[in-house]
Amino acid sequence: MSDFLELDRISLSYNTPDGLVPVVQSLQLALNKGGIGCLLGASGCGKTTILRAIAGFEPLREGSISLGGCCLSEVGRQLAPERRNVGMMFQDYALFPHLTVEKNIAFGLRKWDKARRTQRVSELLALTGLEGTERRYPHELSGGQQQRVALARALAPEPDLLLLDEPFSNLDVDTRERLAFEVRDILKSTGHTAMLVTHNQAEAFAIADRIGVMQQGKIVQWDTPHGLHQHPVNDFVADFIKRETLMSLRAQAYLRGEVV
Ligand SMILES: Nc1ncnc2c1ncn2[C@@H]1O[C@H](COP(=O)(O)OP(=O)(O)OP(=O)(O)O)[C@@H](O)[C@H]1O
Repeated sequence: MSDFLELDRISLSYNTPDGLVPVVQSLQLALNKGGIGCLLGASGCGKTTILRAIAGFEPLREGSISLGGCCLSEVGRQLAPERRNVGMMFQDYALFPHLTVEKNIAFGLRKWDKARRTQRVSELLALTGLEGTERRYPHELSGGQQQRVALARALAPEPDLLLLDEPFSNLDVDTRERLAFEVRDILKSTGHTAMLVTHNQAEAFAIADRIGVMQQGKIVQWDTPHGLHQHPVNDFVADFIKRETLMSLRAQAYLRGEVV
């Protein structure tokens, strides 16, 4: 299968009062259509900056980003965020508090005709297990349910790519692990391509097909969970991957028949 999302030697910097500060250096990765990728690394290593560049909010200093063979960003030229067909989901869900669940989900479908919109919202309520909550407001839902509404809203307009920035970090540990598996199931059932960032390896291993372990703006290893676990390229990756956490999550995934 050919690569769908390609980051080709991208470099990113921020303009600060002290001058140009490099954040990401010559980073390269590729993800197949329908694949779930994850950038895993400590706070400040540049994960969110990369997601923002894919979404079109940060200009590239070097390299290019393409999706489905179309160039989204290159030096000096970038497609506007709203023309990328890229969906985003954030850690705080960013739900509209004054809108019901169904209106939150339908938010990106305002240009669709009413019958199609109603049909799409019903599909997403079923997909995310939210039937029965459509008339509730976000504050009347659990954290896990709010996270599912955010996922349904992000998937509603059929994005070519879904970006998830620390989507589970506001949830307690048990809910976080369960939902990571659930989100994987949902994305696999719809065939969406997704890129997640997290500093939590349990989450990364629960959800991703490919994980990039990051260190100071670079990917040290971009590999399958199995590859990272069995063949870490250096001590940094080996230390980063906490085997006990990994083993328990992998065991659960094996039991569910989800991970090879
Ligand atoms: N707008 C900005 N201006 C200047 N520096 C910034 C800006 N945004 C982020 N940075 C810096 O860039 C670096 C990378 O930040 P980024 O948010 O991408 O990291 P991260 O890996 O996502 O961290 P976290 O896990 O804490 O969210 C950090 O040193 C951060 O302080």
